[in-house]
Amino acid sequence: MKITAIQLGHLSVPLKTPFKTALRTVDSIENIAVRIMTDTGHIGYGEAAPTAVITGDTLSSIGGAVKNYIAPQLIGLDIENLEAIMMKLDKVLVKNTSAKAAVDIALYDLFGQYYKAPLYKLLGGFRKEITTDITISVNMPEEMVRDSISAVARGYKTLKIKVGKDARMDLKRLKAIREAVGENIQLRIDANQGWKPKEAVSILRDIEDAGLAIEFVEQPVAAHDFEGLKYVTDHVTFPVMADESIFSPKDALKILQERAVDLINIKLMKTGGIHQALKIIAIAEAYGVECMMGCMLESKLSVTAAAHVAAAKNIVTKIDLDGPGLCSIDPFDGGAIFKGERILLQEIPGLGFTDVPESIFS
Ligand SMILES: C[C@H](N)C(=O)N[C@@H](CCC(=O)O)C(=O)O
Ligand SMILES: [Mg+2]
Repeated sequence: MKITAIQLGHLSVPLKTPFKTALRTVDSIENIAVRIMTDTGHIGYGEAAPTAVITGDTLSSIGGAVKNYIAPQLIGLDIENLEAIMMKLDKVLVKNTSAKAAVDIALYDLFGQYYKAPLYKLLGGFRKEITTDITISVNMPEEMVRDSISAVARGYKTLKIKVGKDARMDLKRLKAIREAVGENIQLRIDANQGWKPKEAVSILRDIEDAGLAIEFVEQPVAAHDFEGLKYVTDHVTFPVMADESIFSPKDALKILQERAVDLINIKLMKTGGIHQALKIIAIAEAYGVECMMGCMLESKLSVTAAAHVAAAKNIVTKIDLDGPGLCSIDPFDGGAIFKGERILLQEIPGLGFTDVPESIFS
């Protein structure tokens, strides 16, 4: 199964409601779709999300990286030797992790099709169903309460609450939400780098003193501030998770050697795809550190790939794969089935897409 062409498309999907974090506000998904054609007629699909504030990747940088750097190196290579292809993909240019992720995902889709097995089975096959949280955007407390009640009514039992924007409001936000949803709903919080280390400790202690049980806090401080991350981890009782601080296996090694966090959020758009994500999973396993599989604002195309990885691995115990649940429409047939908080992997080879609209690539 040899690669004959790598094609780019534009994926535009309105969100149900604006997505707001301490870093940005977005109304729709405007992503790049990738399809890899082969001499056997098999097609692999992938997707890249241009999350400039986190990865530095933009629509035009992703398009340029795939078209001008990655595609020319990969045409003619055989899917059977996935390792050789991945070495080329890794070396052809540095960073550009979202562009690499889209291509890597499409390659793994083909890899699964070549071996006629669903990807999660080839990667370990630990389970075939996972349960995701849903994100509550950072807004005024009343709006966050309304969104939380609506999410619980739709069956979600874990809410990922965005905080870190106007720190003085964060305690009010969490108190209001906890009061509205009751004790049986799990709350995890994501500050998206919005706090300074001492501020984070003070807010988290206030949250603890108020008796507000939270499962963990994600990325309380700036991505580059590994010391600050450790300071927070050492001074609060809640588990601390690294998100924007960990892109590569080297980042994971450094942070875990320093015991700077308790948990890791792995996203294919940060790692450059599944190949590197598996290395981070192996490192985390060696340190006994549990992982969350997360996503950027992505459609079912790439979130299905993340779901396959998450389902395959025992150490991935937390799931934040709510991208498709935030979208107002699903343009694709096949892939994983997203039913509220439940994500079910299908017994179809590769990622299992049966219909991807041609219009995306024209
Ligand atoms: C969508 C997911 N639940 C999420 O919150 N992902 C990121 C932010 C993604 C973005 O800004 O596009 C995260 O910080 O965990
Ligand atoms: Mg995060």
